[in-house]
Amino acid sequence: MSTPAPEHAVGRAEADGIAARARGLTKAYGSGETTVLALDSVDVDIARGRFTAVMGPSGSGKSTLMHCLAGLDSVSAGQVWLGDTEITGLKDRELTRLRRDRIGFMFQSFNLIPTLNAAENITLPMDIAGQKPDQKWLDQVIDTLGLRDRLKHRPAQLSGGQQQRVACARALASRPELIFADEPTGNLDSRAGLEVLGFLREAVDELGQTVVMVTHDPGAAAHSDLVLFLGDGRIVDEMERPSAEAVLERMKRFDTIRVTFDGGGGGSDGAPPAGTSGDVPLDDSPGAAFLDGDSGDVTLEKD
Ligand SMILES: Nc1ncnc2c1ncn2[C@@H]1O[C@H](COP(=O)(O)OP(=O)(O)OP(=O)(O)O)[C@@H](O)[C@H]1O
Repeated sequence: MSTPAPEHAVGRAEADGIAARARGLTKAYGSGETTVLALDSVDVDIARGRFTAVMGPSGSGKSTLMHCLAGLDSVSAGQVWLGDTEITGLKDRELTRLRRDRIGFMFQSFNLIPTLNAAENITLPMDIAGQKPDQKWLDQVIDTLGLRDRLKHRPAQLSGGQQQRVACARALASRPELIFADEPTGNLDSRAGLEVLGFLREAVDELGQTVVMVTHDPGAAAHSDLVLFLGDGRIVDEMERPSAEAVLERMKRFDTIRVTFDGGGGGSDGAPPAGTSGDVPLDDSPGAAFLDGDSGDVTLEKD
C-alpha cells in the first residue's frame, strides 16, 4: 500500500480549509546502512476546524509526522505548509516564532512550570511573546475548561486531569491556528482522559479550533472526526467518524499483516493498550523546544 498521489492527498479538505499540508514529506534518520525511513513521501491535508487523530503501530512515524508538521523537526525531502506559509526552509528563528505565534502544543507530560500558578502557566507563551491575551477569549477558555477556581493553584496542587486542562488552556490561549496534542491522555486515568478529550472536542465544536492528536488509544481516537493510520512511515488508511471498535479492528489488521510477514507467531509490535505508552523524557520531548522542564526556565521559544 502506498501513500496516495498528491491529487488524492489523504484528509483532503476544501482549498481554503486546510490548516496544514504536506507533500512528499520524507524523514530519514541516520545514514548509510543504519538509515531509518521514519516518513516515506507522505501527502496529507489537515482540515481546518476539525479534530484529526493519528494512529499506527509503535515506530510507524506518528510522532515524526507531528514534529515535521509542527516545525519541530527538519524534513529530509518534501514540503510542509502551515496555512499558506511554507515552513520547510524557514530558519530556526522564524520557525520558533511561527510555533510560538501560530501553534499550540499539548504533551503527555503536561510540561507545566512548577513554580507558576495555573493562570501564569496558561498565559506564559503569550507573556514570553510580549502579547496581550484577548481577555474575552481567555475567559471563555478558562470557563469551558472549568479552571476558574483553580487559577491560583500551582501544578503540584492540581490533579493530573486538572494539570492537563491547564496545558489545554495554555495551548488554546493564543487562539492558535493549529493545536498538536501528543498522547494528551497518556498520563491520565480513564475518567480524566475522557474529560480532556471532551474538552478538545469542545475546542473544535464550540471554539472553532483545529486539533491534531497522536494517540495509541482507539477510545481516544473515537473522539476525532477523522483518523489517519500510519504504517511504516506511510499513511495507509483513513477513517471518518470513527468508533472505538472500528479503530480497534483496523489496528488489529496491522498485527495480522505483521504476523503474516513474520510467518506467524512472531510477536507484534502493535500499539500498547491505552494509557500505557512510556513516558516521554522531557529532554527528548518536543516540549523541551518550548520550555526547559528541568529548570523550569523558559529557554528556546524566546526570540
Ligand atoms: N532521533 C531519531 N533517531 C533515529 N531514529 C529515530 C529517531 N526518532 C525516531 N526514529 C525512528 O523513526 C521511526 C518512527 O518513529 P516515531 O517516534 O515517529 O514513531 P511512532 O509511531 O511515534 O512510535 P511510538 O508509537 O512508539 O511513539 C522509528 O523507527 C524510530 O525508531
